[in-house]
Amino acid sequence: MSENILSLDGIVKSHGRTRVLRGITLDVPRGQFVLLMGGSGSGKTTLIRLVAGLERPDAGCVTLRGRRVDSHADGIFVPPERRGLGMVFQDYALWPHLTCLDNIVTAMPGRGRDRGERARALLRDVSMAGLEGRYPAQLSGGQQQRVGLARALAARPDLLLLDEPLSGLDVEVRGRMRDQIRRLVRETGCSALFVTHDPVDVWRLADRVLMLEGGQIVQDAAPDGLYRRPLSPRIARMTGAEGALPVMLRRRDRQWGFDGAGGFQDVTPVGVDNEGPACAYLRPEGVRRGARGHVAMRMDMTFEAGRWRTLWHLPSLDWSVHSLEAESPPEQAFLTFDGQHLFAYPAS
Ligand SMILES: Nc1ncnc2c1ncn2[C@@H]1O[C@H](COP(=O)(O)OP(=O)(O)OP(=O)(O)O)[C@@H](O)[C@H]1O
Repeated sequence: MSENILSLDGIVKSHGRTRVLRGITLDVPRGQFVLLMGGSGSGKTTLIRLVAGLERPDAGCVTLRGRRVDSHADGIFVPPERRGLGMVFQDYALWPHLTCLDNIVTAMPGRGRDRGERARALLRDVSMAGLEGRYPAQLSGGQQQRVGLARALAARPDLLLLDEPLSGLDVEVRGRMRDQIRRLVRETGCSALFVTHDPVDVWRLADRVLMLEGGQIVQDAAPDGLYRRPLSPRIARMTGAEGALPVMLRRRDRQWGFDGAGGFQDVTPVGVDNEGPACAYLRPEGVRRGARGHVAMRMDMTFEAGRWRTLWHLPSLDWSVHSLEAESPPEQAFLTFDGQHLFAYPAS
């Protein structure tokens, strides 16, 4: 069933003279985990606040579960508390006069006797067992965030809005929370709209990633699609590519590439229509050592998760690239590039 939990249609929003969102249209089906990413100031928080009803668009329409909740044209506005959403925002504070447990119990709908037990189970899920009786002021920032997540889930929402809920947590807790969020969202069958800057979230959380740039969604793809064909240099960098190498692109037969010391180097062109100047970005996993190719000097190497991440300088291209090596590499080598990991964008 392709029922949409959320639909945005032509959302436009300015803050003062800054045009933040320039016509956002999208559908989120039930049960989908959607990441909202983009540079600082690209409008991620603004968009999620519009869905929550904490801000209003200048134009366009917000629809939840098939019902319009914000439309200037029709004079409709449903306030945040009547939208049935779970929210985990950085500034969405807990009730200071209630214990952890009561913060969660009060968020639960109905009056069932089992509310206390369900609240305890939720606190266990976010690794807060034993701290049920504490007040928010007696908790660290990360612990408060975890209670905030449990509270958001307590209402059994079918759409969860999360604005950087893992930022500020130490790496270990962040990893654990990430897994718990994914599991809890899966188990409850709700959809999630999750704002983040962290590329790790793409691989560990997302069914789908929306990339905001210049007030628009420049890419809307599953994580593997984002990896195979990043539609902008920023997205290429987010998926591990490094740049930018200025190249003169040309077409040979049906293949795009550029001429270098090692011969014709094929690339994956993105948004390129004509031969001429372009900018290339390369991922370490596309760098190979061999018997021929670009002469490269080893500049540095670090041991990372079982491999040597090695920095090379290539005098013929006046470019430095990283490779991933199973064994400690020699000081000098020949390198070739796999065109599937080498993306060329129009020179800006
Ligand atoms: N209440 C406001 N008044 C004026 N300008 C605002 C307001 N809220 C946001 N802005 C501006 O709107 C733009 C988008 O802000 P927003 O917080 O949505 O971006 P973001 O993508 O979430 O950024 P970050 O990743 O840094 O949190 C920024 O230029 C910001 O300065």
